[in-house]
Amino acid sequence: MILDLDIGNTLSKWRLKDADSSEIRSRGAVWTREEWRPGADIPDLDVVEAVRISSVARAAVLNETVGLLRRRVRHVHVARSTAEALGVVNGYEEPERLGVDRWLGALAGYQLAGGCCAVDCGSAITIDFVLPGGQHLGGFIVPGLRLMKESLKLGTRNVAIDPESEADALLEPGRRTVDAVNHGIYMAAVSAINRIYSEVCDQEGVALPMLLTGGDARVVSRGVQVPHAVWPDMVYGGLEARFPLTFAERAGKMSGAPRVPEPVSLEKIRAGLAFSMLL
Ligand SMILES: Nc1ncnc2c1ncn2[C@@H]1O[C@H](COP(=O)(O)OP(=O)(O)O)[C@@H](O)[C@H]1O
Ligand SMILES: CC(C)(COP(=O)(O)O)[C@@H](O)C(=O)NCCC(=O)O
Ligand SMILES: [K+]
Repeated sequence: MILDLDIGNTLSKWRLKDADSSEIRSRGAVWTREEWRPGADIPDLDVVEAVRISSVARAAVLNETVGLLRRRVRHVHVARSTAEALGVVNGYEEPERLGVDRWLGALAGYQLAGGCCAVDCGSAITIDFVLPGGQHLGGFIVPGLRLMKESLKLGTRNVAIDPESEADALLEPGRRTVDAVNHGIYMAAVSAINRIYSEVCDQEGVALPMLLTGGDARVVSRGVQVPHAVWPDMVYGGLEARFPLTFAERAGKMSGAPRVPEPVSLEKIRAGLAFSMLL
């Protein structure tokens, strides 16, 4: 079995993948907190022959996790942001400073779609761009839905945006604090994504397919006008591409990869941008 770990600022996600059949056997998530103990929170390490890790948590959390795993598992692969990998050139001035979850998302997106816009809606919402030739441009970082809500300190923290709610309903002015907050931060997030996408496609002269991942991807997806696909396992896809272990992975397959969305034409993106500037 292969254990894949995606340690984010809020949640530490894991999944167990069968090395022979490439099937995902189980998955789960635990809060990323100081006393996180992988041995206690994740399933039976005895069946695990390899671990692949993406972590943006504090270095101490990663070091402790890796130390613990190395004692139990033969192969432990820790992903790092590098200047270049799998045909993608990191756009950061200091490539190693790019969050490794963003880097893995960009690698997975590029492997699947070629040039792409990779959006990760987690603790932060990150929007990264890779051009068709593999140049990563860098990206944008916005607070995620939960962080935006917490920053307002209006006692709405534990009322999440209903993932089933219609995006249209979220566009109406709220008539209670909790609705005003939820509708406000939702608009902030989706308008930023829509606008940033259009601006960068316009600047670069290319319409890119958009891929969405992260804990809030499903709810954000409802408000994103640009054609896009939701890919919950996108960061794991980057781990598969970076450290291929199974037959399918060596052939370039990433589990759960969606169909590549067909972007609208550049003319249409530019027309939308021009229209929004008239208002
Ligand atoms: N069951 C859940 N538990 C915690 N957060 C959730 C849950 N469902 C959705 N979320 C949202 O997902 C975000 C965490 O997404 P995730 O992609 O795991 O973030 P990170 O990678 O930063 O840890 C939270 O900030 C919250 O807005
Ligand atoms: C931007 C992030 C905080 C997003 O983390 P997440 O929301 O996935 O927990 C993370 O990718 C990170 O710590 N990045 C380092 C800074 C940077 O990418 O520029
Ligand atoms: K994120």
